[in-house]
Amino acid sequence: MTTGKELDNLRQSIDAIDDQLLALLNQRAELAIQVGKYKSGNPSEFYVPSREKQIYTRLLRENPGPVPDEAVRAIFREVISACLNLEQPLTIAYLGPEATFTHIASMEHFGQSARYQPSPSIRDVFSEVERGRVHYGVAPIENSTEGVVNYTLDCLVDSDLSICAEIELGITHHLMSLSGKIESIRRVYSHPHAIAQCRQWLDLNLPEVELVDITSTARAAEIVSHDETSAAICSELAGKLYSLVPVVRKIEDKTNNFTRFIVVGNTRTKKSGNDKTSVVFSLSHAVGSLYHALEVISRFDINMTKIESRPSKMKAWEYLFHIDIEGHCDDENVSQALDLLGQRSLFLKVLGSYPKSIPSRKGE
Ligand SMILES: C=C(O[C@@H]1C=C(C(=O)O)C=C[C@H]1O)C(=O)O
Repeated sequence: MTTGKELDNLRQSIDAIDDQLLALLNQRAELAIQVGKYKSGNPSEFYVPSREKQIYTRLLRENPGPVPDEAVRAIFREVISACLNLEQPLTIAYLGPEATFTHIASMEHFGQSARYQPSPSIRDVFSEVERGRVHYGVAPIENSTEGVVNYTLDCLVDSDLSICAEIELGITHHLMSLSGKIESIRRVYSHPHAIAQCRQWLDLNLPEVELVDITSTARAAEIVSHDETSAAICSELAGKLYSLVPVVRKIEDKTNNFTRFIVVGNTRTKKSGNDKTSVVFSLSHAVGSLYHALEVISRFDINMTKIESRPSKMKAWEYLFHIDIEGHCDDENVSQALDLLGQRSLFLKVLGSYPKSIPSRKGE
């Protein structure tokens, strides 16, 4: 048993360490301000995802514990966010409204010191950045259960913005309502992707209930906050914002449910040493054209992590192929592969090279 005196001593030691931490944090902030002075003054140069990725990778590799990796990451997210804010306060548009998973992902990536602005649609997220009203935009691109978010792929093709970073968030859905009672539920509101991710649970537990598609999980929570007979499938954050309580927690069919989000901006991200590149291309309707295109990827010993096709929208039955490959477009093999792929394609556009995400479970 620790005596009162020993307890006092332990707390005094903690106070002394906190003083050191505070002094070190301020020293770090001073250095970040100095680094900021070396940047050209263009606001879009202040946030450097490649450098941030290197910092996290090193700290997580060196972490001796007992502080868990997830906590180290959360603490340094806020340290970096505060330092970056002293160089240049960042403004971020995200697919809103407030408390969507995109909002959670944005805060997880940019921390509490950035300023956030909800946008009503993915197109608006892009146009806010294009018009220079915000520095960066965040939009969902792919869910591990439901597949790609087509609209984001289409916006990337049309826009001059680049993918600067990706964010990967563990997603958990809760059934939430005003009363928390399952027997009073007549309707369930949510985003179609969220409903699809909970389909088996809904079929089994609420087979008679009407399912209503809504533009976002957060908007579903808002609607339900005015209706005693309905429930929303949403995040805990969205439910709390609208005073809902959980009816049943964690109702998604697959426990390993992740969503990837992209950060779009006017800058190209430098190499971090552990990167991915997203590319879109189109091909002629000739025998073996896709085969010959993809042969290039394997010839340069590159791992492809995703392939997706989308209608070109220019002509019926013509397609755009979206691929993600490992490596940065400044890597020798990736750059040569993209040159050759370009020669074999009708059209090719590099959507961005960016550090591979470190998955987070903050959306759970
Ligand atoms: C300090 C810098 O600027 C920003 C802040 C960082 C930090 O606080 O460590 C890291 C990268 C940048 O987003 C830098 O570029 O090194």
